[in-house]
Amino acid sequence: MSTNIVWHEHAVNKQERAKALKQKPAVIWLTGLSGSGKSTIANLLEKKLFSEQRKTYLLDGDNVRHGLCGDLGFDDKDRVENIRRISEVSKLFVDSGTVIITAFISPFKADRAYCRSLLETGEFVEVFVDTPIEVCEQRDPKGLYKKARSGDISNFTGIDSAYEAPEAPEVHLQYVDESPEETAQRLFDLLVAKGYV
Ligand SMILES: Nc1ncnc2c1ncn2[C@@H]1O[C@H](COP(=O)(O)OS(=O)(=O)O)[C@@H](OP(=O)(O)O)[C@H]1O
Ligand SMILES: Nc1ncnc2c1ncn2[C@@H]1O[C@H](COP(=O)(O)OP(=O)(O)O)[C@@H](O)[C@H]1O
Repeated sequence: MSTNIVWHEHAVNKQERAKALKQKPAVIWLTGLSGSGKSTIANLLEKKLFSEQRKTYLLDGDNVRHGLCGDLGFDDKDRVENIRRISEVSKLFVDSGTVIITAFISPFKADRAYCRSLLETGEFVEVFVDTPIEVCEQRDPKGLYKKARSGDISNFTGIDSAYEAPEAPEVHLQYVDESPEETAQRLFDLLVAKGYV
């Protein structure tokens, strides 16, 4: 890091922004295998939070990889960089007073811990979307498991790239054979009951 970069304290701070928005800012960090339901649940959760007048934003792996992280692939080094960038962006959103939902595989414990380390206690809510790979592969909404099994894709999470499951997530979203709406409602209720939103 260059020593010629100086931090500027700003006139308006996070607490003032949060007060003006009448909410506690937080990162609701969904992690899980491809096809586990992160994007679907995140989208429905945001819709519900927004309907309850929360000021929200949603960052999703596929979308961010069209822009901010369009230069990154899926080897371990690029996945680390992807989550490093999202961690820093998430911190900016929390500093703006926003409730930000992130839906990234984010397979490595160290990277999720890095995001947690940037935030204050209670601002990082790790949600483990614990859908078994058998269910993810059966769903295969983008046909990626089929391509990974046939060798058309390499470094695919759960097949030939690691996924390190969270050991103590704030919310362990166990798999239930139910609709996406029911899963999203279950997550919303858990977040409210635990005081995170
Ligand atoms: N090799 C490989 N491994 C895993 N996923 C792959 C791969 N290639 C493409 N995709 C698609 O990219 C989405 C995962 O991007 P993420 O940014 O969430 O991944 S990571 O957090 O950097 O590991 C992931 O989206 P989701 O299925 O919504 O998780 C895939 O659709
Ligand atoms: N209870 C559920 N929660 C989330 N997704 C579900 C559920 N039941 C079925 N699905 C389906 O599983 C797929 C999950 O895909 P997606 O949300 O893209 O997962 P991810 O973002 O983790 O890759 C979607 O086709 C969704 O309709």
